[in-house]
Amino acid sequence: MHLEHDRPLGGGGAPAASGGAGPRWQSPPGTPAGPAPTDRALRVGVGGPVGSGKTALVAALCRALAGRIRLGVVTNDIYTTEDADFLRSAGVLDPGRIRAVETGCCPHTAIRDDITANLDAVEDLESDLGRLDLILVESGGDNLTATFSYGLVDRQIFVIDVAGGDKVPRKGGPGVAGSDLLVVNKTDLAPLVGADLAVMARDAAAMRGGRADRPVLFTSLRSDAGASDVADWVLAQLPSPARPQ
Ligand SMILES: Nc1nc2c(ncn2[C@@H]2O[C@H](COP(=O)(O)OP(=O)(O)OP(=O)(O)O)[C@@H](O)[C@H]2O)c(=O)[nH]1
Repeated sequence: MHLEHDRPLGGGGAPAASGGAGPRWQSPPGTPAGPAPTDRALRVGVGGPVGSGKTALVAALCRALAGRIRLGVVTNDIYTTEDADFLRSAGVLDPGRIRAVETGCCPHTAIRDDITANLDAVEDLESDLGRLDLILVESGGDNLTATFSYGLVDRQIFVIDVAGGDKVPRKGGPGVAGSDLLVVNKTDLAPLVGADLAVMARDAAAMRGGRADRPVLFTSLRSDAGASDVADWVLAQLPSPARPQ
């Protein structure tokens, strides 16, 4: 069993005492992502609340990147293989490049506390397919507290969406504050739910300490083109020999 709490995200795991003036989960200075590995695939976690668009993002990234780099995907669901089945039936990637983990427990447990099944899936992909450039690990849908262990992934993307209202970024949490990339998805729905994207951008930047190495991207994944900025960010994380020109 891997018990991983190796690198804290965001506020380091401890909420501040109530009543303080500042945001509870402001991004701390000085915890940059480690260097990209050169001896194995870069592992990028995609986490976030239920229904925010994680699978839609993984599908769009597969469409954008599959012809350019050697790619594999691991999905997590609690009781089914729904997300892997969706990706396979959508034809975004060779089915043999997609592995499903059925967690049987809270999604965050399988990506943060006991990462054994996910590590096994990642290692199976690499031993079956040979050298890969990138493995996307999609978490099951969870809540604002869900984050990946850096024993499992090298970078993490946290996906929220506008449908919960423009208050979500200022609610903070380790994913909003400390993920390597925050994606605010479903911008096409903003007018329908009265969400102000400028407010979301302002609050997200404040929570993340305004750090240039922790960007925020706004997407609408109604079309694949909506993920192009995220695909560019992912490519920029690869070590330079694996990065397509
Ligand atoms: N309008 C709109 N719908 C979206 C967008 N992205 C995803 N959806 C829809 O939102 C629903 C949930 O998307 P998923 O990609 O399954 O979300 P998820 O985060 O993987 O969901 P879980 O795995 O259940 O947590 C689906 O019906 C998608 O088609 C978007 O940008 N705009």
